[in-house]
Amino acid sequence: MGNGQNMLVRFSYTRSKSKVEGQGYFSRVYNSHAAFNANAKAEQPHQITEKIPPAVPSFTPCLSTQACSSTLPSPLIPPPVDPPLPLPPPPPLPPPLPPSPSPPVPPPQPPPNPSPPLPPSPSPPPSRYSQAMEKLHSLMLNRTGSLTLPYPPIPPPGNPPLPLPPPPPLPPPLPPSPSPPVPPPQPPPNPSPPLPPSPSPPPSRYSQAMEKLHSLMRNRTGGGNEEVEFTNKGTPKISVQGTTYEFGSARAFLRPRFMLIGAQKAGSSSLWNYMRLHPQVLGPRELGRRGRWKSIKELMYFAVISSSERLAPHVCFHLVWFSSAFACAATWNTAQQLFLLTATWNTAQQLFLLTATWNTAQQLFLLAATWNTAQQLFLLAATWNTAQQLFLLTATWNTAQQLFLLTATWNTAQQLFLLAATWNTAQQLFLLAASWNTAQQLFLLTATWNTAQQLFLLTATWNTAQQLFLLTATGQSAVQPGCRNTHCSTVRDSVPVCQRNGDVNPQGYLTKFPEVANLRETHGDSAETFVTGEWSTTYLACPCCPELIHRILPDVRLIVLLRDPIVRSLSRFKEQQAVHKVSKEVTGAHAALHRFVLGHSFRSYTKERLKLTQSCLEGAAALAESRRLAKAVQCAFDDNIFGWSLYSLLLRNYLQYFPRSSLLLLTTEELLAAPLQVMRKVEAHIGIGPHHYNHTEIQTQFNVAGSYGWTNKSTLVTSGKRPASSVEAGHDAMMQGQRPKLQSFFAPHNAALQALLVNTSIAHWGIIS
Ligand SMILES: Nc1ncnc2c1ncn2[C@@H]1O[C@H](COP(=O)(O)OS(=O)(=O)O)[C@@H](OP(=O)(O)O)[C@H]1O
Repeated sequence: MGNGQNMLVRFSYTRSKSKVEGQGYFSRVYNSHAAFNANAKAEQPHQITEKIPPAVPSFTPCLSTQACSSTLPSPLIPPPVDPPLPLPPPPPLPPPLPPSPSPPVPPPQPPPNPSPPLPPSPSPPPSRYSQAMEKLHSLMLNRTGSLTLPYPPIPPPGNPPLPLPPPPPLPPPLPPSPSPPVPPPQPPPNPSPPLPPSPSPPPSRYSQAMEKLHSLMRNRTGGGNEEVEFTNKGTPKISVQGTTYEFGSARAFLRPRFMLIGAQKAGSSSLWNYMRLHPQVLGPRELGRRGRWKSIKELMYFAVISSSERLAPHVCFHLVWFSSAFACAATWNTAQQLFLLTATWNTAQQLFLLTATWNTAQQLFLLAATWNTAQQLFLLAATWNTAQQLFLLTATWNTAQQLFLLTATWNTAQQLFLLAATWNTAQQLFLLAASWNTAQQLFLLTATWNTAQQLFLLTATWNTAQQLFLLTATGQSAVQPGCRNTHCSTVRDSVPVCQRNGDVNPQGYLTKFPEVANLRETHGDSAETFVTGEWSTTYLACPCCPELIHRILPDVRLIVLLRDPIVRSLSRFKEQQAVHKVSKEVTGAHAALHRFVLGHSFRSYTKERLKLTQSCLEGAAALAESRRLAKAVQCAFDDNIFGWSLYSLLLRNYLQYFPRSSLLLLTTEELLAAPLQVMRKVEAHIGIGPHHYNHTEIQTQFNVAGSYGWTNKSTLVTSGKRPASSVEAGHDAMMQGQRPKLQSFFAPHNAALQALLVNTSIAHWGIIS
């Protein structure tokens, strides 16, 4: 794979021919034929049954398959928080330097052997630096087997991150340069002294090359607010251990900033429609039959596959990763491919650090595909000599700064070298580890370079690395023969597993959102002002969605609309009854579900179902604390009439992954009484400016009882202001005297919810303190 070539993008994956249907997913009532058909399509036999394991909470380094002790810090490489910075002036081109002491991973080559010999020094006499390195390497080569640390572990760096250097102005664009490729800068002859800053242009070959790279990147993706996906353009294919990769080029998609996650039947389709009136808000979309984009109303990308048959996370882990190409990678080429597949800053940075030669770095620059990433990478190397050293040693920009403080004493750096069996291993491990203590642990765990590299290549995120370590350290096989056909055995009573409708990879999700290049084409620079997100009311009740969403979008802003739980339950009950009557197409799992409510009045349903849910919750309460919430959320999920109104439980499930500040909690009553006020809260929460809404538009109610979207597409929008429904007013005949019973059922949950609400009283819903 040559310099600057855009590569592979999409991997194929094992598709499960069997489909497990679950109540939670199928209990959704579709709001339009279109939505129904779209989902029906998504449920065809080719649906992928990927299982995502929950994150392994702690890391247990094991020297054998025996018990493990210490704990690794959780994700070690935080995404960069620095705002996009203007490009600093290019660093001065380093003068020709003595040869690299250890160029670890030559780009297109397979990784070196466990103990790679030192590269021959082409230009004697060796510098002090290379002499020192030589000595270190020989020390390391002589080192054998078990490790005795000659010095105490270096504590993790405690220094606060240094501020980035003040951003200098962007140099004026240069005409396309015919200049030859940038010569690979060499490691410094001496660890300490940085080169003095070059007084002024004329632009060096280096800066011309950089400019060219930047313009390439700008054309590819540009600004900051995006994730990258690489699409198949039908060009050459390669096969890695039976998995076919296709080459393509990069496409960037707006990264979803918000999610309106429910509650179901609380008026969220109205809120979504109001949000879409804001000119900065863009929703998900898909390509229609005639090649035209059409917007997707309710995406419902994440869902539970089964509520009755659950899968053990560590067993499913195999299925998740080993049905994908990630599991099969072991070469540098594959690393590039993984980079393209992963397309997140963390991974980019790790790979960048993994590469450690300038040529490779350039390739990665070209591959990095976002302007921000380029800038960050560039800033990582802000002082060039130091950068070259740190470049080899660090794992994050913050760590780089901290390490700089540490390694300002070169002795410390030497210690790092001494610890390692080979330079490559040291570097890899260190980069993998991102904290010194962890590096030591990892070092102790890994016996060979191959193992280390494979683990790295197998992983795409640090969490996964930890999981893989855990697997391998506990004697489970990390790589299955052929990387295919692993099966998930079912284990009762473990955690439910989420299925992502559609593609198996997060990029599949991202492709549902607007493409940055298209926005640039139509909106120029103002493309940067758009935000995107989605509305799926099933997410709130879905037990495994918070974890999965958090993995893909840890900073997403969540919006939840809450309605009196009894009123919501009745609204859902009515809708579920009606859907069966209107749609002959409802078959299989759907039909059974809807038939169940069809055979009941609200009163008889309450009598039968409430007991079940109540005793399920009591069973959950009797469990050990660690399992209590998961079980209670499962009880709620299994009852989509009453259970999906147990907001406090459902929200606590999200709060395990997201901070309270990520959640905007609104009520249906607020939406009815003061829609503009609600919209202001929403705008502030997702970080967009106030829009001048048309009052009629934000008083229009969607999806009101009796005119559900699926009865007739044209009745999707119900115009006109409607007073609070008769149910809200407490007069609905269908209630059949059930309110007191239901009120006492919901009261403790309402009380728990009240504690989460700021400045909003729900006392009138009924609360027992
Ligand atoms: N603006 C506003 N204010 C108050 N109430 C509203 C509003 N918009 C919709 N509604 C009522 O919300 C119910 C539909 O909820 P959803 O759109 O969330 O339903 S769904 O989950 O998408 O199927 C449905 O409730 P019922 O009529 O009781 O069934 C709608 O009437």
